[in-house]
Amino acid sequence: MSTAVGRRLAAALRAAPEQSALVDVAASLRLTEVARRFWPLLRPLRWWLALGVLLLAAAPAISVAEALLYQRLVDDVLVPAAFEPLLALAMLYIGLNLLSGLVSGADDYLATYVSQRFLVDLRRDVFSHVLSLPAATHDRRRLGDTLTRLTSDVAAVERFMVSHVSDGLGALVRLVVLVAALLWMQWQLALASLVVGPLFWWISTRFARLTRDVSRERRRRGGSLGSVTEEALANASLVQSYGREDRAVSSYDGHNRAIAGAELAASRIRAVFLPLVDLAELVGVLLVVTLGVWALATDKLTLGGLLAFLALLLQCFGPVRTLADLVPALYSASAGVERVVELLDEPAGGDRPGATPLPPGRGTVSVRGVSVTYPGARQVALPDLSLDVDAGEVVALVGPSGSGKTTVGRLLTRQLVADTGVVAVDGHDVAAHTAASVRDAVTVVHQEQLMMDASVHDNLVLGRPDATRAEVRAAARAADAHDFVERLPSGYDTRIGQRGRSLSGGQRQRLAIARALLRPGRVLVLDEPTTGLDAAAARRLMASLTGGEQDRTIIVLTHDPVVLEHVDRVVSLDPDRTREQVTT
Ligand SMILES: Nc1ncnc2c1ncn2[C@@H]1O[C@H](COP(=O)(O)OP(=O)(O)OP(=O)(O)O)[C@@H](O)[C@H]1O
Repeated sequence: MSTAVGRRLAAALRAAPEQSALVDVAASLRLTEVARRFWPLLRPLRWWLALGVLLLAAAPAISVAEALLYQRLVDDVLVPAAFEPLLALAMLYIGLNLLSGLVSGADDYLATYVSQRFLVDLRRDVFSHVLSLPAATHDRRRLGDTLTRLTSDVAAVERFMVSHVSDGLGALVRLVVLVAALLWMQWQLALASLVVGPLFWWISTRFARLTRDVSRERRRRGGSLGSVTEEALANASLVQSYGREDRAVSSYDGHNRAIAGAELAASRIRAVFLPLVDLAELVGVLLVVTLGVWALATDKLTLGGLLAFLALLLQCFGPVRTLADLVPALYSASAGVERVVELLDEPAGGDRPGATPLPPGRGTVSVRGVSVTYPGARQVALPDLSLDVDAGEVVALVGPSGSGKTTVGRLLTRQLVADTGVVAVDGHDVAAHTAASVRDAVTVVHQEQLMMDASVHDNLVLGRPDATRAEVRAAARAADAHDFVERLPSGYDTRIGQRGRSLSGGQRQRLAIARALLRPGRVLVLDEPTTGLDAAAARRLMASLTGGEQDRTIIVLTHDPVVLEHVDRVVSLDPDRTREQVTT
């Protein structure tokens, strides 16, 4: 083949490049690295795998017995046209058939059992890892792409570690048994037919890398499609009100076309690959038929023996194909595996080794020389903050947009760890204690009113599932939410839709505060608590939150002057203004 033709063929076998908004390519990994990485999940299932391989060995043994029966059928029944041995042979055939059905059923069930258990464990591990990622990582990653990694790419890990490996092992065992039988039947003929083996191998390794490139592209485009879809649907009203439907559809369409392009490229690869494999098979069969004539002529085989030999030989091609396809299949799955590994390699915001629960206390907060820069950001998000809040004090943290108020909330709940300085609750550095215990002590009401698609009641008890109905109502009253909840069609049992969209912003806000009040924490951080409320409602809410009975420390991150009327102290994050001022 000339190099120009070779280049053109190579280009035809690649997926089409182009398009913006693509997710990054995950780093490539060696197959052995991948295997080592996921082996711990497969280890507990290794005996089931071994049993599967035993069953796989039984299947070709049955095939050999069937071929021998076939030989008897030709030589003892068909050639002499004799009826007598037929009944016994037929009974044996039926028996073998039943046994074969039993073995393949058991093998199929076992394979599904192992792969599903592996998948369940893997999905749980990846999902819990994603949930443990720090807030800044979630901000940076594209949700749709992460979802694709959690679903189809995780399935690729299963194929790589279980399905392909057990298929490959099965094929190998089958091939060994069949080849041993062929050698036993007529060794010269068997050796001649083995010549095509290396040909199969050569063809498959040639195509393995092409398959991987196309699979990588396919998976990357799948991730990009997921993020474009998620972004457009999550922001459907923005897309509609700004007339961006055509743009969104065209971007969606572009990624879809690219997926189709990758599928077509894979199909072109198969179109070249499979006929070559067929050709190799044909060469093997023709070789055996030619030599078979010689074996018949020299009485080395009977006609029944030759036919049985050919029947077994044809059965060898299945496992040989599986083995030849194994390397391309592993490469193809590894494209998905790389994307899962990249996700798993994101550092989790877990606890330090030896972290202990935060000891009990009354709720003092101390921030000492803390500064934060988000990963990849050019600017410092929070430069050198120091702040002391007494137990039970109500402090407002004010500052212009982007001055770091939300970042302070993230630091206090350990969703973020400071680059320098110490954040302490009741004198204990939060970084040295478990995140769960810090979050039990410090409750945050986020600026984006985050709601689940569940009833009002279920949303309120999210942080304290054992709360009684009376406690739920008391918290709702304190957050000025009870009256509007009572007016909803099913009161506290009303479902509020995805992200609570069937409620107004101000209603969601009050529910978010009620939910936080139900938590037993000693420090409450409210990020812009009066968003969406009119001045009267904001006053009512603040009066209720800071009124006589409350004994928590409250830190309010806000712009709202109404809030400032209700706090003990105001601390400014604006470097150009006085740092601190006492209001009461
Ligand atoms: N995940 C992130 N990655 C990079 N930079 C971030 C991230 N989150 C926030 N920032 C930056 O950190 C700075 C502080 O952000 P923060 O959200 O804490 O401000 P804020 O005072 O709460 O603002 P606002 O009043 O508008 O809510 C901003 O400059 C912002 O651009």
